[in-house]
Amino acid sequence: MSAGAHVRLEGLKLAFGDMPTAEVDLDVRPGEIVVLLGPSGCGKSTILRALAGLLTPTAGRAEVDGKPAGGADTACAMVFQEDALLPWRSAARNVEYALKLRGVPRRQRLQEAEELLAQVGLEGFFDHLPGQLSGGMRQRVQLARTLATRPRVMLMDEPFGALDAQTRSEMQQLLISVWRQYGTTILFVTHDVDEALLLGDRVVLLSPRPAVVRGIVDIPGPRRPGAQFEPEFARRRYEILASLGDAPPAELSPEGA
Ligand SMILES: Nc1ncnc2c1ncn2[C@@H]1O[C@H](COP(=O)(O)OP(=O)(O)OP(=O)(O)O)[C@@H](O)[C@H]1O
Repeated sequence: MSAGAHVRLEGLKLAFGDMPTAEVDLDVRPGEIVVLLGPSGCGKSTILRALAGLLTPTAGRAEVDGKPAGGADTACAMVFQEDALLPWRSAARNVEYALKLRGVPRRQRLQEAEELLAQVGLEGFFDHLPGQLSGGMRQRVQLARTLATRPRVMLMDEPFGALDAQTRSEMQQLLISVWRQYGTTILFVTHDVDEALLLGDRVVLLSPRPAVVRGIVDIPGPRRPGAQFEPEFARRRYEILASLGDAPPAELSPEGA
């Protein structure tokens, strides 16, 4: 059985005061990566926050394995663009802290923290403080710390948005390898169509606020570095760009678009 949870948004309505922000139906299979793409301010982060239990729906349901999202046993972890590491704790101590919250006995924590950091490519940096690490390395620590909580759903809000292109590509590949190992369900918000094409099993296209699902694009998934630039992705790219209002003229569309 997959370690990832089944996520279901059913008639989910979210609002700030009298401003409707999202009206969404979506079914995410266990272990699937679903990318949310839509115009700035449409309500993507709000949807993730509802799944993390940080917002209460005005109507409908957000469920994780059939239980209301946000409960202690639904094991959703949020990952943000800005890392939320404790600056006075070393990389290993940051990860250990998450293990402590999970109830891992003290004598096992350091070893498990170091194993997780090694897994994200940070051997040799266990004792570094966040301020002594690059942005990409801090995101690696954050990923290790997230894995330490054994999440069944990762809610990733533009996690790589602040990284340079090379580091971003490395982090995408790291996420893919971690996902292959753990089978976690992932909801991933991005503005980057290439990132969506590389990572997603499906890309959900959202309307301007209030976010409504306008379409869903299935993505073939070799997930090799650069796969998103291969010809079979051209039609999907066109479809996504057209939905975002950025499509090139129809006469330039790829064959079959
Ligand atoms: N705490 C809040 N109180 C009131 N309005 C809010 C609050 N948080 C977000 N909003 C509003 O809700 C709308 C959706 O915000 P949200 O952050 O979900 O959008 P987004 O699609 O993630 O945007 P972006 O792509 O720019 O990050 C925006 O108009 C925003 O101003």
